[in-house]
Amino acid sequence: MKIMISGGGTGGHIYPALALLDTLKQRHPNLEVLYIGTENGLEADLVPRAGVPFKSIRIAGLKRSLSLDNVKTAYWFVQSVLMLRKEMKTFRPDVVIGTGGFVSGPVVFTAQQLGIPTILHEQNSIPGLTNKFLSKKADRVALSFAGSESQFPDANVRVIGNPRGSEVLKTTVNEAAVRAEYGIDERPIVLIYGGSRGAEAINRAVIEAIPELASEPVNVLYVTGNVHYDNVVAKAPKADNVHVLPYVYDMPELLACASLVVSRAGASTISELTALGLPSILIPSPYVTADHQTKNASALVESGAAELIKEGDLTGESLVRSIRHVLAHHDEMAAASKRLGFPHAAESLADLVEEVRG
Ligand SMILES: CC(=O)N[C@H]1[C@@H](OP(=O)(O)OP(=O)(O)OC[C@H]2O[C@@H](n3ccc(=O)[nH]c3=O)[C@H](O)[C@@H]2O)O[C@H](CO)[C@@H](O)[C@@H]1O
Repeated sequence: MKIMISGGGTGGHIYPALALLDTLKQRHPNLEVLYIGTENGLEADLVPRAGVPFKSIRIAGLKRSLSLDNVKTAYWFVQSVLMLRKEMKTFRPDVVIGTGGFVSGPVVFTAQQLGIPTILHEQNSIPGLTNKFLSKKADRVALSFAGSESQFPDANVRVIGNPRGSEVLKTTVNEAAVRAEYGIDERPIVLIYGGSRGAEAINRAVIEAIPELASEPVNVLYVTGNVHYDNVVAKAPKADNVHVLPYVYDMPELLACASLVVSRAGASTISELTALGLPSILIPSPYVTADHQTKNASALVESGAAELIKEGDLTGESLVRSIRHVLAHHDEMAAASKRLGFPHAAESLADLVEEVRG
């Protein structure tokens, strides 16, 4: 089987694609894959690192307001389609899959023009522009959350969850080895990160909270995001139980050992938390389209799996208070989280690939 797949910009669009590829590879040991991304998205790092063949195109997102940049984007779109037509005629994929982010736009569009079966995976509870645009001609639209079905053509929509959730569930972890690797003792692990690219507001609050966290009975693994790391290290007070990291390539390993996660409410993160049954403190990014992270977080908050702190209310003090509160209610929150998971999402998405391949 031959698969062309595209999704990028941030980890939330890339990891679900990589998780699907893993499952397909188990089913089809001779699977051939070509991943299309951009040079400056996180995919240019993560995809080759995962051993998946990668080619880049030049494309940007459309601005929602009138802007000359949109003329440039339209030009790149046309150039990308021309290049992708050639690529697809040579590679001859059986199915083309888009996991979101603007880069997947020209890839899935070109496949639809050439009559190649296409599948979209939507991670968020409020669909992205690219997926809405592509859905009319897609053979299947796979959703991570129930609730946005009405925004897509009926017959082809399936609610299956997010493959990244099933992937973290499959990870086998030697917790003692992980603790030794990070130099941490047997106390519970609080894992803090601001999505795949880090978040300044979370970094500010954690730096403020460190003097208090230093005397809490926990280990804090705090991931700043690559671009923020040097700045955070320069400003953060030192504490023996707080370990500062720029980016974690093996997040499933850390998630499996954590007792509590503090993070943005990106869709792939939500799928990981609920697959593993982890309690969380979620600080939705207010800078995303249609405030979709607040909507992503809502089922967890309403069912008692997560506490929500609005970015405007986030301080070192509110963060420490919330960490204490969640750890005190850990077990019931963990059970509530687990009830929301889609443990078989990767298998379900792989089934859709088999279905449309014919
Ligand atoms: C600012 C922005 O546009 N955010 C969007 C982006 O988020 P973003 O990529 O930040 O968020 P997600 O939570 O969906 O995914 C992050 C992924 O990166 C992993 N990870 C994170 C940090 C790290 O050091 N190592 C690591 O592996 C996490 O485990 C997770 O699998 O895509 C998501 C999925 O469409 C959306 O819901 C978010 O709103």
